[in-house]
Amino acid sequence: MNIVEVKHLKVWDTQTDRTIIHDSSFEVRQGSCLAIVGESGSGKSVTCRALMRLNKPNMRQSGTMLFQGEDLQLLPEQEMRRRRGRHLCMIMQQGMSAFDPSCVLGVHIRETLQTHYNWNTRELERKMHQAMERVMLKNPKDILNQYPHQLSGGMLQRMMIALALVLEPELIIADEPTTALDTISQYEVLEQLIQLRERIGCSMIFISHDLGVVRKVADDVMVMKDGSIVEQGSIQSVLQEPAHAYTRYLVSTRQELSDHFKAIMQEGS
Ligand SMILES: Nc1ncnc2c1ncn2[C@@H]1O[C@H](COP(=O)(O)OP(=O)(O)OP(=O)(O)O)[C@@H](O)[C@H]1O
Repeated sequence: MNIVEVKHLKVWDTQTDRTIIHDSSFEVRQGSCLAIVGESGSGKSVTCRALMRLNKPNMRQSGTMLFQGEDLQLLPEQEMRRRRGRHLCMIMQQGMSAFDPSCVLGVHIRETLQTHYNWNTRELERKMHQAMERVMLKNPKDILNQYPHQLSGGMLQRMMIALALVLEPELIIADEPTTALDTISQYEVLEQLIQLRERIGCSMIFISHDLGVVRKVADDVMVMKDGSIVEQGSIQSVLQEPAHAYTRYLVSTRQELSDHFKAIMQEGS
């Protein structure tokens, strides 16, 4: 069964009349992780934001976007707002853009949770503290009293993951969740995301440039180039026998990096 079925998605910029996503169709199987890879500007984020209906007002979109059998494209905005967060949750590329800069994190999080659940303040705080401790954010009380700019990129990423743990959405979209982080934090955030998926059993769309990361987290992959999907299928089939020249290029660059790394390790030993 598919949790997401996108058919003939087209996204265009009404200011320039430029088509950004030409005609995309893809699925996410229930409980699985679909990775979207492709060079910068190929349309990965615009595709995901289209699914959340969060592209900027100058962008328009058409096509069918079934989520649990319901066409999100047809929902009134108020209904869509109820689905965001509670059912579909996006972990943004930049943690700073996910939180309201004008208030401390605790206020933003309380408002978000109260939109979806009837928990009282004590219950809500208990759940949030528990989730923050799970993602290794110590002293939750202090952190919730801080403004977003007072926390590092890694901490904000963890805050988004903690919020997702409490919201328990059926689908998480993680847009390059590790690019803004150093290598150690990248590894930790990745582990947290894998655990999050195991804990709440959600489906996932994972955007990444890094084929090594994709191999670790995803079941299926789709490759984008210039606003079109050039190839899609299971991780094994696409990465082992890439059919499209662009995918072969991505796989070979990854292989060169890995060979280079192995050579350095051997020199050092
Ligand atoms: N608000 C917008 N208005 C007009 N064009 C936009 C807007 N947002 C994105 N685009 C354009 O859409 C195209 C696809 O952008 P998108 O951010 O989806 O790429 P991406 O594959 O996610 O790249 P990256 O890996 O760098 O995040 C780009 O050419 C970008 O300039």
